[in-house]
Amino acid sequence: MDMPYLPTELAERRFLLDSAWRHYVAAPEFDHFVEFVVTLSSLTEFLVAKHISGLMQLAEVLEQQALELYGVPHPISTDELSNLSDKIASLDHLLIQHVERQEFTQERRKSNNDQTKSEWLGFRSVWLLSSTPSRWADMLQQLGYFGLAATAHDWAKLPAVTDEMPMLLIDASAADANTWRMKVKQLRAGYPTCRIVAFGMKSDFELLQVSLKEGCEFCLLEDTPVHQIVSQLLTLSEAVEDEPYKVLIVEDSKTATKLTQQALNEHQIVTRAIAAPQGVLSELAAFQPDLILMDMHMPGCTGVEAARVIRQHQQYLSIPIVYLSSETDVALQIEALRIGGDLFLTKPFNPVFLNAIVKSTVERYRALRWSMYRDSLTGLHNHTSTKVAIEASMLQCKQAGSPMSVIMIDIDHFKQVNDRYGHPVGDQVIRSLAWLLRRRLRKTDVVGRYGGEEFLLGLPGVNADQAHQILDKIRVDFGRLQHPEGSSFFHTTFSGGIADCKITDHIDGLINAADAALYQAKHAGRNCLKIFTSGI
Ligand SMILES: Nc1nc2c(ncn2[C@@H]2O[C@H](COP(=O)(O)OP(=O)(O)OP(=O)(O)O)[C@@H](O)[C@H]2O)c(=O)[nH]1
Repeated sequence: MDMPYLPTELAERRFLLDSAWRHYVAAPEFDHFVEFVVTLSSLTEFLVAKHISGLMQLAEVLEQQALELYGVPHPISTDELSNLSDKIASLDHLLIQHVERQEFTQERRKSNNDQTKSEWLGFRSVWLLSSTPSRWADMLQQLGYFGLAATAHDWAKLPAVTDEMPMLLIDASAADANTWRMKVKQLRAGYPTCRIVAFGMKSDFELLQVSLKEGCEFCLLEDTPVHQIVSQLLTLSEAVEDEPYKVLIVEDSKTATKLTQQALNEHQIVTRAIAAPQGVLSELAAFQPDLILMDMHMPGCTGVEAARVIRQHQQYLSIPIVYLSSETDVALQIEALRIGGDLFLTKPFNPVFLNAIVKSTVERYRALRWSMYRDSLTGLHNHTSTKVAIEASMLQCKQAGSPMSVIMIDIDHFKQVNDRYGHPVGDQVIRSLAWLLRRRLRKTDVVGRYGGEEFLLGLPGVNADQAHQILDKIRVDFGRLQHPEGSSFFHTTFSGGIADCKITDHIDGLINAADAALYQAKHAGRNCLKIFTSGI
């Protein structure tokens, strides 16, 4: 469901855009222009979803320009036509280059028998551009430690990108607005498809505005600690595997549902639809959407009534609900607003507008959820959200009749790590285990920080013996990791307890079982895994 993209997918979208534009140029009618805008918007969404930031910015600018021509008479003027044609041609050229580079990278990884996830297409090298690179030696070392090849470069002597595209990390400390603008602009022009992140940035409105406008994907402010910069980059490096947006459609009309699904699916938004609002609670639990699109009028229940029922559940208090209403629904709209309703979309809706509303609302919701449900040190699920995510996964496995395992992991003798090397080094060890678990487990696995140096995992589709095999490899590799400490390094290990979900349906019972097995593993000398058996 959340597969990263293949170069062919992008190539196909490029082809569709090119065809849609040719179609409009050959027969410049409004309907063909709408087709072109929808194709362009879909391409932009794709670039956004896959974090292809330079191209994404170009496509966004083009999309804006095209949307402005929505209301004018068609055909558009010859000036506008040739201006758009030029922009499309240069975007097309860059898209072709990008696809070729991705294909090359993929082939090379295949022929090198690369052991990392074959579909992984995020950046693996980081170029630091700073006038004081020695200040950041530590940061580069840490990035390297997490498997990212990080090297310092001179602004004036940047190498050409050969195969894999680096992420450009640019130091904004001591930058004055004008020089900085030029530097960012030049960099963006020279590396149109690379991701650019600035750090050391003053909290200055103009400087931030200029940086974002000229091509930085985002800016880290000057007081951001190194470990946070590192974890931001680590997060970014795997961002191509972000979960797609999920929308639940509650709508009784089959035609309306089909149209909505079509519009959203074209933009990589995953949808699920139900015709009767009475089934919404079980769908919410199983599907875990980011947003609900709710029809106003349905048999036996209005959209507002259904929303009220949903809001009685703590876990769904913040999920955005967008109502699909008609112009005449004023009374219902006011009622919806009174219960803290979210947004209204008036039917018939423009597909580009629907997609933009859904996307921006989900983004805001995800950002809010991130801070509520994530652990700030590791970026993993926090205590509460780990349990919620595992419970949701258990429900899905139960419905599908597939196995699942829950695992509790605890770093061995962690108190000694803190006592010997200090708390910040201890934190770094926690982060490295978090990172390793995230890199090595599947996207569908739940990885959470349950407490201080304790992690709770949920592995759907995997029984206890299989979980043992998977985790044991990670255990061995974790023991081999070198944790930097001054000019030297040290090793540490973890123990784990595994509980098979077949023993009970209750999350607390499973956690207790995994905990009991963990206790056994500690008792058996640590650095090992034990499976819960009723004898424990
Ligand atoms: N650096 C750091 N330490 C933490 C954090 N949370 C908890 N700790 C420390 O983790 C240590 C846990 O120690 P214990 O539970 O006694 O166990 P242990 O030393 O890991 O030994 P065993 O689990 O028996 O192998 C305590 O010293 C806590 O202070 C954190 O976020 N960062």
